Amino acid sequence: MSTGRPVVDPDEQPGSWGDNPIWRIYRTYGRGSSGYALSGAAFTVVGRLFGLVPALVIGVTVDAIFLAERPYRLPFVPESVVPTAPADQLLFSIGVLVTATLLGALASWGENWGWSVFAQRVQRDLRVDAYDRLQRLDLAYFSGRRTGDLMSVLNNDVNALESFLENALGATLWIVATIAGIGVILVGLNLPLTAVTLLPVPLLAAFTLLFTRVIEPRYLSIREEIGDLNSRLENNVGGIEVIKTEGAEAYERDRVAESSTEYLRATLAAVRIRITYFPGLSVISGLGFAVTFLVGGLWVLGRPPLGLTGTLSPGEFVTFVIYAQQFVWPIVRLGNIVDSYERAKAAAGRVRDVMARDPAVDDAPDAEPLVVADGAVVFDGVSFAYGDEPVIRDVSFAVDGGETVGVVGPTGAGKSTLLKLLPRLYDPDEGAVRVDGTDVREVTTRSLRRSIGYVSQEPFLFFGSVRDNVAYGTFDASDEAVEEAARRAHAHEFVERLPDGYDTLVGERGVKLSGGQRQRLALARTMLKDPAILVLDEATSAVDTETEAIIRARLDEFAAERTTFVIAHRLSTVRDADRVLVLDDGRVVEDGTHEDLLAADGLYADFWRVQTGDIASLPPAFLERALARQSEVALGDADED
Ligand SMILES: Nc1ncnc2c1ncn2[C@@H]1O[C@H](COP(=O)(O)OP(=O)(O)OP(=O)(O)O)[C@@H](O)[C@H]1O
Repeated sequence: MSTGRPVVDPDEQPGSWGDNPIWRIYRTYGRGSSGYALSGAAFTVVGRLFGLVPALVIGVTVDAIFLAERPYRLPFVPESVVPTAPADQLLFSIGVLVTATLLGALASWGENWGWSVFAQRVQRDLRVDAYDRLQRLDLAYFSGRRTGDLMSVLNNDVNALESFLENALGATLWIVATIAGIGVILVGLNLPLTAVTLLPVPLLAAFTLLFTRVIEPRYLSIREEIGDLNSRLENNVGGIEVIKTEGAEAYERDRVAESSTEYLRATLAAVRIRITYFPGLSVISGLGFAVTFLVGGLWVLGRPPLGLTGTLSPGEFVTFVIYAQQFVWPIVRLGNIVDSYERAKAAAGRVRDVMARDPAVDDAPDAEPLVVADGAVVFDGVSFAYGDEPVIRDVSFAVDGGETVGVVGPTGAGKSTLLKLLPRLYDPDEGAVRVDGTDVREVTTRSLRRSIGYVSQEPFLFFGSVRDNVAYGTFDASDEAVEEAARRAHAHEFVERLPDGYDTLVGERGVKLSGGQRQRLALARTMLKDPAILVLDEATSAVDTETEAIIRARLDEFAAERTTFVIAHRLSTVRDADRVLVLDDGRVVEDGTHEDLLAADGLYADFWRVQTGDIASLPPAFLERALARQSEVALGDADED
């Protein structure tokens, strides 16, 4: 199946990502945009060469025009074009300076354009791919993680990488070009003095290495703290209603303050190191500059130190001093690059963690699309646990195509979990789930999920119109089909009364609708999808009994044509089912029609008595069993905390 993924190197399997995630990301996502990077690089070098011209021209001007120590000569400039009169030579120098400045400015434009487009494209491809991989991960991954943390990977971390790619690669080249260009010119002018000028470079490299070692863990903890803070903010905005109804504003303010303080602390720990590093660089390069000044100055005065011989003209000295000064900037920039590299590495590591994870539920390499003929469903010796404690224990049953099966049982018995195994939201630890005799793990998840309509108790609506939400998943549905599905789900009646009908915006997560209205839109969505197998997980629990009766009458028609599972607490919802499975503590304890189960006088019959108000005739053991069960559920919950 095509993932629509951009430029991925086939050798670049995420699991094989090495120690340097930035390099891997660059290789995987940068190749398709390397033309922009190359033009950025070319302009960087050209711009740098133009930047070196002024110091050279000034030195030559001093020696040739002001001191008349040597003839006016510039590299790459034929003698024939240089004027002979000193005043003309001065004008010529100024002309060269202005031209170099203008061309340098043009090159800088090209440099920034190339690198920016490159970085932005990498950022886009990386974000889309990271999102795509994230959404393919199994539900267990998401339940174990906080939304804000994942958002921070997709936003902050991807942005940190972009900023590194946009600035740092160009800057690195800029430094290399500067040092190489200056080095070549200086060596041509005076080799021994060049050695003196370059003296601080190894010292700076050692200092920088030390810095990276110390700062790395601190940047990592900053990225983690940002994730924490985002999670808290995201969670609070999502739960704003509870915060208000519980009057918990002060409590939440303190918790946000706590996370912000942790973030502040982590940031300051890194800032302390960073602000020591930069002045440290300046001191080393400043001292180096002073040494060059001292050695060169004495040399011009005719007293070269350190056993040096030969002469140094004042103009050459000026060129040296200016270039030595120009070393300071690349080196300060080097600091920035190293700093931004360390940040980007921490960010890339987090992006890689998401990308390198294999989904627990994935298509088998030879998976074929599922074609449902009959719609028969078999659970064969199925067991499943979210953690250590099994939630589904050795469940086996077979359902014929077209049957309607009620699934009931006490809260926490595992009803929802059992049916989430059917569309492979999770895979069983033992046993197999089969549709028309084929194990669901052998077919593509896309075809499987297209064949199964799953309506949950708390359906999610996306920000958008009623129409968009009903057509979600069946994106090419016509307006008529959307309306027809809404009629079948008994939603059309209320949608028509909304201010803009099917164009009404439902608000984020559907907050502008009631719980029952949201459920009806979710039902309509599933009816439009027209799946071969239907799972209704408390799908009508939020509507009143009268509305439920209307929906059921319409649903019966829909359900008659397909295999249907109905999870319900209200037993009236399932009494007409072909068959009812009673689940208790992860096991099917009863299986039969409503009448069979009443006659069996077991758990189902007890539930029925509770719901029909016949509590007096409940066996005394029922309440004891119920209490014991509930405390087990409570204990189970506490264990998970
Ligand atoms: N994502 C999850 N991660 C860990 N445990 C879970 C998860 N979802 C459910 N559980 C646990 O699995 C058990 C069964 O839950 P499930 O939702 O399947 O029960 P249920 O019978 O549908 O309950 P209810 O009738 O209350 O909806 C419960 O103990 C629950 O705490």
